[in-house]
Amino acid sequence: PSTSATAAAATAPAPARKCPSSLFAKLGGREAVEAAVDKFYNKIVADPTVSTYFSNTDMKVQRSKQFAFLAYALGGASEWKGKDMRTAHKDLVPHLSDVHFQAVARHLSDTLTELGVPPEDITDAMAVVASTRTEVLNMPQQ
Ligand code: HEM
Repeated sequence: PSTSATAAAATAPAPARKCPSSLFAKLGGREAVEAAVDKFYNKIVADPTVSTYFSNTDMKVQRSKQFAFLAYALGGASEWKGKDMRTAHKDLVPHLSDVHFQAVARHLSDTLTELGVPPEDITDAMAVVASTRTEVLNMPQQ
């Protein structure tokens, strides 16, 4: 009986929950992603292309929101309770363009590289970031 139970478990479909195999877990989980978010915003506030957008922002709060969003987007949390990406960025002035999006994406990619994340995991994480582009830039839905 125990052997057939083992066989059944081995052939059962993977559970729907994302935790163990998620990209969030692969990147090192909470501590690693918190460290990445911290370093990422140090780059953002030092880059005049994007820093002005955050001149009235409490960056401690922003770090915590970005951590929560990334935990969700990378499969480490089941929900994100903040704003959707279209709403969060629609009123920024001047209106966001690819110049801003690429700068932010580059800072995240550089951060992950500096933290020693394997290139294939960086590629996967950047695909998740790229998937937010239409909404962040408030482009028409395809
Ligand atoms: C690359 C993908 C991006 C992601 C995933 C992202 C994610 C987020 C998240 C999770 C929030 C918080 C939303 C809330 O309050 O519930 C936010 C707010 C914000 N984002 Fe982004 N963002 C991205 C790109 C950008 C870019 C390119 C800029 C401008 C250079 C930008 C500027 C801002 C600003 C100014 C806020 C509001 C800060 C405040 O509340 O004072 N974001 N973003």
